[in-house]
Parts: sequence; C-alpha cells; structure tokens
Amino acid sequence: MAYRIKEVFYSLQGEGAHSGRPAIFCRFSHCNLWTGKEEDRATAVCRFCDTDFVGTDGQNGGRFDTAEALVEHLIRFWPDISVPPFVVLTGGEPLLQVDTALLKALKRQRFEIAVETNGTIKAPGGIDWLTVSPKAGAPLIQTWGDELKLVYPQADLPPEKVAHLEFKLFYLQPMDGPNQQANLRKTLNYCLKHPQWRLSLQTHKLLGID
Ligand SMILES: C[S@@+](CC[C@H](N)C(=O)[O-])C[C@H]1O[C@@H](n2cnc3c(N)ncnc32)[C@H](O)[C@@H]1O
Ligand SMILES: Nc1nc2[nH]cc(C(=O)O)c2c(=O)[nH]1
Ligand code: SF4
Ligand SMILES: [Mg+2]
Repeated sequence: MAYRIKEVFYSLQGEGAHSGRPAIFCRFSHCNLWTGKEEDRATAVCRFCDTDFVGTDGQNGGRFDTAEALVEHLIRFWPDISVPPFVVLTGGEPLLQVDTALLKALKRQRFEIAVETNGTIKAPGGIDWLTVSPKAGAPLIQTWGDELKLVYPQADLPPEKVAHLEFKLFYLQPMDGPNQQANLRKTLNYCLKHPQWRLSLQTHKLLGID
C-alpha cells in the first residue's frame, strides 16, 4: 500500500505523558472528520482542528510506495542510532493508513511507535503508545489505550462521558483557538476539581517549535 504523508519533522513531543521527549513526527494526509478545507470547517464533525494535513506538500512529505521506503525516510531524522528511535504517527487521522506492514517495518528498525488517533477506527496491534483523543459527534470505537487526551471543552463530550474507559492516564488539553485563554482556565479548574484528570499543555506552541 502507498502511504500519503503531509510532513515529517524532528521535534519534542509537545503533548501528554511523553511531553518533552524527542520524537520523529510523521503526519499522514487525510482525516475522516474534516476535509481539511477551511470552507468545510463549519460543517465538519471536528471543527477545532489546529493542523494542516491536506496533500503531501509539507516539509519532507510525499508519497511512499512501500512501508520500507517510508521507514527509511523516517529514520534519517534520528540523530543518534545508539538510542532507539521514537516516532509519533499523527495526521490527519493516521489509522486511515497505518497498517501491520508499516508497524512491522518500523519494528525491524527498532522504532518505539506512538500513535495519535481520534478513536473512530480500531487500532491494529503492535503500537507501543496509543493516544486516543475522542471527538464530540464522532463514534468512539477505540475505547482503550495508554492515554486518553480530551480536548476541552467540547459541548457534547464532557470528561464524565469517557472517564470510565480503559486508559492508564487521562489528560485534558485546552482547546486552542479564539477562546484559548478562557479554555485554559476552564481546563485547569476542571483538573483541580477532578484529580483523575491531568493538564496537557501544547508545549511546542509555547516554545515556538513544530
Ligand atoms: C491534529 S490531531 C491528529 C490526530 C488525530 N486525528 C486526533 O484527532 O487525535 C493531534 C492532536 O491535536 C489535538 N488538537 C487538534 N486541534 C486542537 C486544538 N484546536 N486545540 C488543542 N488540541 C487540538 C487533537 O485532539 C489530537 O489530540
Ligand atoms: N511538537 C509537537 N507535538 C505534538 N504532539 C502531537 C502533535 C500532533 O499534531 O499530533 C504534535 C505536534 O504537531 N507537534
Ligand atoms: S480528528 Fe484530528 S486531524 Fe481530524 S480534524 Fe479533528 S483534530 Fe484534526
Ligand atoms: Mg499538532
């Protein structure tokens, strides 16, 4: 299968439990909850997305015909082969494209594999760290994983609706956008009242890095 990749970059994981950890980011094109076109945002299922995932024209993006070709491309961004490489598969919605062939090819090169998904597609086996970020109005199929990272607030998806699911860690991430400051305040208040939940700041944005 061919893989369509918007961009690849080396940065620090900015969100969740691995925040601060150097990682190769592989951003897959396409999402099942938004076309990615601004003209469709108001009618999309997911309307607050902060990411451009359209096409393959981003930094180091492209179309890769085989899993091996993509893995060879990714590993070039890792600076020290004595440390196992860490990759974050994101998007767009990576599980539209991530398959067992890719996960196996990554493992052959000793990759530790993290995935960021909206939870509408069942994850294949072989992922080391699964982050699920459910979206109001979308079916939640992947109901277990390592961390649940809920963007907050979402009118029709209060944290109470997902607090019982099978995850090791529960994060609230303030919704970026026009109400960012108010959302940050609400998020931190919610965490203080409900200590099951931790605050996930998008630290890459604070640092001004990718
Ligand atoms: C761009 S998404 C790609 C992965 C997958 N489609 C998903 O939604 O989880 C990566 C992460 O950014 C979060 N995110 C997207 N837009 C955001 C925003 N405006 N504010 C805060 N987090 C946001 C998502 O919820 C997800 O956890
Ligand atoms: N630094 C950094 N950390 C991230 N964690 C999740 C991201 C994403 O867009 O999925 C992301 C991102 O875009 N940049
Ligand atoms: S599901 Fe993820 S990639 Fe898709 S529009 Fe929402 S935040 Fe963006
Ligand atoms: Mg991002």
